[in-house]
Amino acid sequence: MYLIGLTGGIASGKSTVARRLYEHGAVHIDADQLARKVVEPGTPALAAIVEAFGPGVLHGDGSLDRAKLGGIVFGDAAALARLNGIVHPAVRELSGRLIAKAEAEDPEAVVVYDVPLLVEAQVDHPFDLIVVTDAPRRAQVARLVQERGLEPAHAEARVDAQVDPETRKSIADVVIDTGGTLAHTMSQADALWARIRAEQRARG
Ligand SMILES: CC(C)(COP(=O)(O)OP(=O)(O)OC[C@H]1O[C@@H](n2cnc3c(N)ncnc32)[C@H](O)[C@@H]1O)[C@@H](O)C(=O)NCCC(=O)NCCS
Ligand SMILES: Nc1ncnc2c1ncn2[C@@H]1O[C@H](COP(=O)(O)OP(=O)(O)OP(=O)(O)O)[C@@H](O)[C@H]1O
Repeated sequence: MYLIGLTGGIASGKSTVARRLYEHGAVHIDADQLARKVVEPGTPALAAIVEAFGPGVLHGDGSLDRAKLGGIVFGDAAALARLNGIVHPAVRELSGRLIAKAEAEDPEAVVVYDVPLLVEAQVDHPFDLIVVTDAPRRAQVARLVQERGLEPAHAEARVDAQVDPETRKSIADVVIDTGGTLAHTMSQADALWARIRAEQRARG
């Protein structure tokens, strides 16, 4: 297996790069999706969230009201840390199992673990390569406002809830510049795929 840790700020283009690598043949594991799965109704993590934040964070049907919880935690560092302390261990455990499963199914698999908070959540899977997508802050905010309909202040709060780009880039083996055109992002992703394949061949 060849394990890539893919990270980057919110709306920096991680999913866009992950999708391209998937089209080339990589197995894609998405931490955001796992973070949703581990808080589905009936899970221990959801029970712990209700314990911490009260039943007001649930919809009438018992599922998590993500917008409501997001409104509480983004902008309140202590509340966010508390939420992270509940969700991150569950995501770590599930991602570890899925990576092991991918390797068992195909020892030659290229696995892309797409994890927005690789730095913040101290993810310590044994990555062969850490890839960071990097776009200017104004591009991140503009995408959140234009494409996802966030209020500008909320978009800024989400960007600010994450580690600064310099710290993120300091752990990168490869930085993909996602501040330009989509075509420029794609060609960097294609070059990355070619590099990984070459490394795999060299390893034998
Ligand atoms: C607060 C929640 C309910 C808001 O849900 P919502 O659907 O509005 O946003 P979503 O989960 O799609 O996240 C969107 C983006 O926000 C950023 N973000 C999410 N959680 C965090 C966090 N704990 N710290 C900093 N940024 C975060 C990431 O860039 C993420 O890609 C949700 O983000 C959450 O449960 N967060 C804690 C778990 C977590 O860390 N998830 C991220 C992947 S492990
Ligand atoms: N040069 C570029 N590279 C990547 N994405 C771009 C670029 N220009 C514009 N975009 C757009 O920006 C958005 C980036 O969204 P994407 O879901 O890939 O980011 P993300 O980092 O995975 O976000 P999140 O952290 O919220 O999951 C997409 O709608 C994409 O089309």
